[in-house]
Amino acid sequence: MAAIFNPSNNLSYSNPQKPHFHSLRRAFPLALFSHLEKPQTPNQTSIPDHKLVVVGGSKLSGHVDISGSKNSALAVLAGTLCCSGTSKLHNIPNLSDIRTMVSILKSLGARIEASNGEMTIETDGIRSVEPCSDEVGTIRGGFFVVGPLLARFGEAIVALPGGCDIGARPIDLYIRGLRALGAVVELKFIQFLNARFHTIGRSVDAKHDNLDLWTINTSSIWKLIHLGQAVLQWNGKVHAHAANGKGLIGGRFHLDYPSVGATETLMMAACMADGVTVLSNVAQEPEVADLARFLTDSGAHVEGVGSRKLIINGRNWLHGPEYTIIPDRIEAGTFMLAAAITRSCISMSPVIPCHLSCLTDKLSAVGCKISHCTHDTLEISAVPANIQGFDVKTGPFPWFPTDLQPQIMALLTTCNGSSIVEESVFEERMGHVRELQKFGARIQVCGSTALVFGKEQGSALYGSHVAATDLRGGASLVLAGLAAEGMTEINGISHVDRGYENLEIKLQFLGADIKRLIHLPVSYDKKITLRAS
Ligand SMILES: CC(=O)N[C@H]1[C@@H](OP(=O)(O)OP(=O)(O)OC[C@H]2O[C@@H](n3ccc(=O)[nH]c3=O)[C@H](O)[C@@H]2O)O[C@H](CO)[C@@H](O)[C@@H]1O
Ligand SMILES: C=C(OP(=O)(O)O)C(=O)O
Repeated sequence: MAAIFNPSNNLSYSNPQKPHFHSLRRAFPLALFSHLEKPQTPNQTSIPDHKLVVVGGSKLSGHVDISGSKNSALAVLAGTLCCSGTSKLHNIPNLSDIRTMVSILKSLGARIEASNGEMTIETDGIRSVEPCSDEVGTIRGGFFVVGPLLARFGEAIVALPGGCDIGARPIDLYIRGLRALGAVVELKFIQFLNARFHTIGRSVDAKHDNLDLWTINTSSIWKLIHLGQAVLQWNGKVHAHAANGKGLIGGRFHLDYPSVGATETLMMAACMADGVTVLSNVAQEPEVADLARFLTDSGAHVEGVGSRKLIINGRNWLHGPEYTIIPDRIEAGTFMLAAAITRSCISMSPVIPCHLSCLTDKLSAVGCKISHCTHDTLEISAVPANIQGFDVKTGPFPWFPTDLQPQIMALLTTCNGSSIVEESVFEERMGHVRELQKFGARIQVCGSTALVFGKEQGSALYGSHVAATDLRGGASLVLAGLAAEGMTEINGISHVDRGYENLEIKLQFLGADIKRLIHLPVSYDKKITLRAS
């Protein structure tokens, strides 16, 4: 399959018209909805990959411990680059994304020690402003280091980020925001063109290095690509330096969209810029506030935390503090939905209840009882067998979190009546639908909106062989497996391991019949055998 590259994809902010589905169930026949056609993406780290085997039907009960927030920890780890001395962090979750972030910081020269959720990070020995590209390219949070590196060292060279494959995920706001703080930022591509056949009169070298895609005008290359005879691959890197040759300067920047990562990156940069920075239309997610508190504890001056406007008085010196990461609201929400989908009663801690209001309001409205046993312990009792379906539209905090959309969709397949799930944050976060359909779920997708049919309309979950294609999509398959009749095998668990610490162990503890199997692909088996012989 040819990859057709549009250089504008990575820089332009796209805000396509989202379809409106008011009264959709009644107004449109089913035939108007199309299924997703997006091919499954391969596992990020698939050798060896693990699979989970779940036998559905068990009720859950008991208490589950919630880990530290993945997204907070990633941002705070990037934030330690702003700090001289040693930062001591508590409640760091043991996740593959965090291990990747640690490798990124180590590739810059940071000294890191970790054990049992505690981490010390010492950044005085940083000797590079270019983190390992392979690692940055696998997670979204790795790109956040561009802000602190630029602010502290006046220069940064950072590869384009990875993360879940859930849409375009451009970086235009980061780039424009850093420019507003006095940085010169360029996106450079090391480009590879792999032409497999040379049948249209002019051959193209199998590999071009350092080709500038912004000036490329080689029609034969594009023809090859369109004909499916060439594959264009590119490795993009952001090269940034302070325009005045010294450091960043305070400025004003309005984010067109309240991007979490762009807000965090610009906040870190502004904390060390010379003068005052005003960032407006910023993200209000709890993880952004957590990073702001970490920076404040390091000596930064950030006003407006939790609001749409941040006023940051830059300091040229921050010192590593001791800091505890907030609990992961997405993990807590996933366990609440695990209780709901199995019609069970469980408790969990620590949680910050106001971070979960949107989910608890929805679940309470359909008859689940949610109570706060203590200030940080929440109990959910989802015993009514018949939960009525409801509609969900994702949005930036305080709206419903996109990171719980796949999981709540799994629940809705087991409810009465039909429900509409509208994804408004990411353009292509419906990859789980095709897998949920393999359980027998009846879901129709049109663009970023899904119409989910409940039990009364023939939706019933039966154990199946499925594959996670992204982190939260993978979690939704685990939930469906818990509720399905019979056995489910979920492949692609490396996606889930990016964001859930010991998921199956925590579920086993609650009474679920779930186990992990290490799946060795044939080629891997062979390598082992060869080495052994
Ligand atoms: C590591 C991390 O913290 N990941 C979280 C972070 O991702 P991330 O920070 O990538 O998410 P953003 O808030 O930036 O993305 C939201 C929307 O903004 C768009 N956008 C973003 C940046 C930009 O420069 N231009 C632009 O148009 C994106 O395409 C997307 O449509 O917030 C998301 C939204 O809550 C969560 O789902 C992710 O779990
Ligand atoms: C989308 C997510 O993560 P990331 O931004 O790291 O891809 C997520 O945590 O659901």
